[in-house]
Amino acid sequence: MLKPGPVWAAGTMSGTSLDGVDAALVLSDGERILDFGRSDYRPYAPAERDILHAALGRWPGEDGVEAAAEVVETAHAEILSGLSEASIIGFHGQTLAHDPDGRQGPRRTHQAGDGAVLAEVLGRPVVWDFRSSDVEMGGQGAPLAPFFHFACAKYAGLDAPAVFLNLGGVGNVTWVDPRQAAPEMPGAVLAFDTGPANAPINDLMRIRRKLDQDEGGALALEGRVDEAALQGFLEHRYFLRMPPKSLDRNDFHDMLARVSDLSDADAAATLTACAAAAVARGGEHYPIPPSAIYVTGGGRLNAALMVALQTRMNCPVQPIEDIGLDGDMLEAQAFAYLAVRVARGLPTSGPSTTGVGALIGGGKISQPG
Ligand SMILES: Nc1ncnc2c1ncn2[C@@H]1O[C@H](COP(=O)(O)OP(=O)(O)OP(=O)(O)O)[C@@H](O)[C@H]1O
Ligand SMILES: CC(=O)N[C@H]1[C@@H]2OC[C@@H](O2)[C@@H](O)[C@@H]1O[C@H](C)C(=O)O
Repeated sequence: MLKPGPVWAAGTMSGTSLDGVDAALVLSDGERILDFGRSDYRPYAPAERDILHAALGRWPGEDGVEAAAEVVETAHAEILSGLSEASIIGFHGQTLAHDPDGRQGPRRTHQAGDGAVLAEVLGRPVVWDFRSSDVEMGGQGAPLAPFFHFACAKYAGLDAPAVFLNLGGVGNVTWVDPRQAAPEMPGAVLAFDTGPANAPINDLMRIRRKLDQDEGGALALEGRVDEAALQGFLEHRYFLRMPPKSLDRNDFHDMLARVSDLSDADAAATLTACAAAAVARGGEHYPIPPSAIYVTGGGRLNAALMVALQTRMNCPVQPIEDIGLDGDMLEAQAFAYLAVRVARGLPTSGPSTTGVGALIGGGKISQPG
């Protein structure tokens, strides 16, 4: 059992960009954040990335999934053994497939990597498989960071509604009202995935330039947005859905086809505008206009994307560092915080975050043998 009061927890995230594993320490009692600790990053080697890429879209038991799980477990065992202060671990795993609406079969979500194996290797309790029970109970299984974002807003001393925007492979927002007492209170949070963010930009850069990303948004800044392609993108039925709603990395698989006739710079500018316009479309769902949008995830380092966002929003769009938080580690920190919540029997999602019918605590706890 976890000792009462605040404990140091380590959380990990291996995101949709498949670049590597983030791990970070958080001191929490499951409700408040008391402190943030060290963090670390362990990139996947090219051969590991290939194994993960090959398993994208696959479900447990299918070809390549076991090899992917081994890559994930090995990388996490390495990085987590260095964070020895943690008395509990929140292991997200690597999402390979996500179909909470049952579009390809049963409703389900798949994060590769076995937390029980990690608990054995590390000799510490591991909380994992955070998303499955939410999906089983009718929720989207994502996003799960919102309750953590609420705690962050309190930690940062915010006193008015604000938005946390994560720009990873996919974009997701949490609107929070820090004047509420707890994240599970009605009106405290509203969260949903906004649309594709960096994933299509990265795909374009890989195909056209053999590069991993549009560094700083430099290529997009040279190009012109193709308005017809942008409008076509905004006709996607995802934008008509009410939140909560979540996306699989492949849901917008036609993005590159939309820009296939454009120059590299115009294509980059257009995909960047699409990511920003998707965030702006999501703004229609905010219950109260936010005082600011705090941006986390790798997309905040893309100047073209930040400019495209600011031109579309009516409030300041700022990197999350402006309120003293770490935009590279926020998702890993979220799963540290959520691990403590799970261990304490507190809910991790609810109707306003994943659309699940009631507040629920997801996650399995594996103890070392
Ligand atoms: N300096 C930079 N310039 C431009 N883009 C960048 C820069 N640094 C990171 N990015 C973009 O951010 C991405 C990584 O973001 P992040 O680590 O937040 O994503 P993730 O956690 O893998 O994804 P998700 O949050 O969807 O799971 C990179 O793949 C790249 O597209
Ligand atoms: C199914 C899944 O892994 N979703 C991720 C992904 O990456 C960003 C976005 O899509 C978000 O829905 C989620 O991650 C964050 C950490 C979340 O659950 O809050």
